[in-house]
Amino acid sequence: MSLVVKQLVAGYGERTIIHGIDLEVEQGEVVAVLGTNGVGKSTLLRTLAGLQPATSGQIRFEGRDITRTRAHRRVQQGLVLVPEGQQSFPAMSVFENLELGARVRAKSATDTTDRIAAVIDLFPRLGERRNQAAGTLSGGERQMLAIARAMLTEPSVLMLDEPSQGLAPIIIDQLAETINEIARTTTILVVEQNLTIPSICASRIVVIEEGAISLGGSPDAVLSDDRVVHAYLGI
Ligand SMILES: Nc1ncnc2c1ncn2[C@@H]1O[C@H](COP(=O)(O)OP(=O)(O)OP(=O)(O)O)[C@@H](O)[C@H]1O
Repeated sequence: MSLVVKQLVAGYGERTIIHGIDLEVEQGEVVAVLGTNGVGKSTLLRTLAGLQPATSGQIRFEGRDITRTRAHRRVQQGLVLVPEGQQSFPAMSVFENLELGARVRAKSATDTTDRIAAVIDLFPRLGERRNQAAGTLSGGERQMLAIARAMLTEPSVLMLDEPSQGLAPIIIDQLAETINEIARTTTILVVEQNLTIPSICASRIVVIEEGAISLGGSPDAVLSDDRVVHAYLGI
């Protein structure tokens, strides 16, 4: 099992947002966590990434208890988050942003140049834009750059926080294809409030409501559940 989350509780000050989540992600799976605005999806991923502390519960990654492991160590161990909002260094070129991403895992067996070449294969558009300032990329290209930078750290589990946010439907479809390509080698945990990526990419979907998992199963089962149809398609 790649990632095992047991009775995870997390929040801000007195306010508990995640109320005892149990979640297991097996190697090779693409697990989508579906939830509407403000249910705690980002809080869950940020807690798994170590960017905020767990109040209680346990996070195990590849057999190790990482509940109290610092964020940068989790990245070095292969648990990597692409946060919401596609952050990159706007004044630096696409290539310079990729070089910075590659340095995070300095002790990688693969040479920086080879790793950059491999991600450019995955995202050819970034190769075409290599000298362009990251701040001038389109929303879809910025999301690709953020994912490409994460891939340079050679994650074994890649966590994506609402990658489709703010993107046009056709770009979301392209992104979904890229996620499927990445999933051939990398385990993925993706949170979304939009059904497109979960329906195209997920091997399993769990639904989070008010900081707890309310439903889970195969994409066919979850996406045809009346509660999901009602909450996400409004019918
Ligand atoms: N730094 C913070 N301090 C206090 N409260 C916060 C903080 N970050 C988020 N919250 C609150 O925690 C709740 C869950 O937020 P979170 O961002 O995890 O939800 P989400 O499911 O990712 O939402 P969205 O889909 O809108 O991004 C919200 O009510 C939010 O206002």
